[in-house]
Amino acid sequence: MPSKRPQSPRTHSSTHIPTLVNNMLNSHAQVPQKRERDAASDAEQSGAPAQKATKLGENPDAATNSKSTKQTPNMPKGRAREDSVTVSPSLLSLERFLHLEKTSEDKASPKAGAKGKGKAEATDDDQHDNRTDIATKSGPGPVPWENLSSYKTTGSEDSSRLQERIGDLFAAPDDTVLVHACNTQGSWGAGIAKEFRKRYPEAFRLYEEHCLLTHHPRKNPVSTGTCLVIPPIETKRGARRHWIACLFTSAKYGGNKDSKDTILANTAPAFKHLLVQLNNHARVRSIGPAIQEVRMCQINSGLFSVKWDHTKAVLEAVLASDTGHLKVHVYSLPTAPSKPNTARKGQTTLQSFIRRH
Ligand SMILES: Nc1ncnc2c1ncn2[C@@H]1O[C@H](COP(=O)(O)OP(=O)(O)OC[C@H]2O[C@H](OP(=O)(O)O)[C@H](O)[C@@H]2O)[C@@H](O)[C@H]1O
Repeated sequence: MPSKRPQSPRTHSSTHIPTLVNNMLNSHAQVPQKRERDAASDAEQSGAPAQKATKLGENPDAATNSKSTKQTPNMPKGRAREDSVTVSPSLLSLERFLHLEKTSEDKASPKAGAKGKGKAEATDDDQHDNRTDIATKSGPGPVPWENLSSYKTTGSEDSSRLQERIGDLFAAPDDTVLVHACNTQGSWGAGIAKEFRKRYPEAFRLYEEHCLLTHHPRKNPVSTGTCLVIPPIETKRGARRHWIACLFTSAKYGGNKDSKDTILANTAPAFKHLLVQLNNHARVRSIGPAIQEVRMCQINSGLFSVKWDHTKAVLEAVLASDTGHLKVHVYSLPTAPSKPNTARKGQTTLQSFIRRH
């Protein structure tokens, strides 16, 4: 039986959304930034991340040591030489970040049981305990999102860094980052996440490892408000060279998902964390070709039940405070055009359809 979720201990009283979002970003997203900096300076010192990449990718050439020039697993051969991919500093810094995150969290909590422990162990009671833990480490707490309508970004649609398109998220060219919202439990079990799992099994394996092995869903969960960026690693023939970005906007899923306010509060730092990593990649560009496009679905708006307009306002506020230049294209599937309702008062559309035929 789902446990009653505790209320988040903190609330915001301010009504100025841009300021609120900035406060959220400043208070919550600096840790990843610092980790990124540390990661960059420490990247040369550790061979572990490259080994990990080797283990995850089926192509042993995908990552060997940080000094050699290699081809990413699904990169066409000619292209590999042309781009002269130096192995993994970006992946290294990502993995290094993950390692640092784990190390700092390990200090605060008992060491996570690694292999052999997984989501099957998380009972409802465990989940309840876990949720309480997570509430204290999540984003800065609920925000009065009903005031979001008072916040409008400046600039035309064309100059906005967040642009909405109709179409399939997955029909994206190589070197596109596909962004979606995730839980921290290692599950891509429904909605668009399930589709990601089907199309990007290697990326799923990395996400799962991040949630279940590097972290532990109960004892040492992934922090909400962070983002896992997975470089193109699919080895399947014909696979697109897509990056996958997992925004951890809710600790759990289904009936135990976070409240809408908490999901929104987590979205800002998670998205900021994504931009930090992508900007860093654009600057250092040490793992293959430049990222051409960032695409996301209308995150949080399906199974997480958050109104898209609310999430969009958060994303725009984050972009407004970001110094990078990447644009984000939000793709949504076309909806079937609705026919005008010709039914008479008191008559259902089905009834009128039956009469007509
Ligand atoms: N091909 C396509 N192109 C473009 N847009 C597409 C599309 N296919 C679907 N969409 C739309 O993409 C939006 C998000 O839709 P979703 O409901 O999946 O995601 P969400 O962000 O609300 O929630 C995340 C949790 O849902 C999952 O399932 P579990 O909770 O694990 O069971 C995960 O694991 C997470 O935890 C909706 O607007 C869909 O119409």
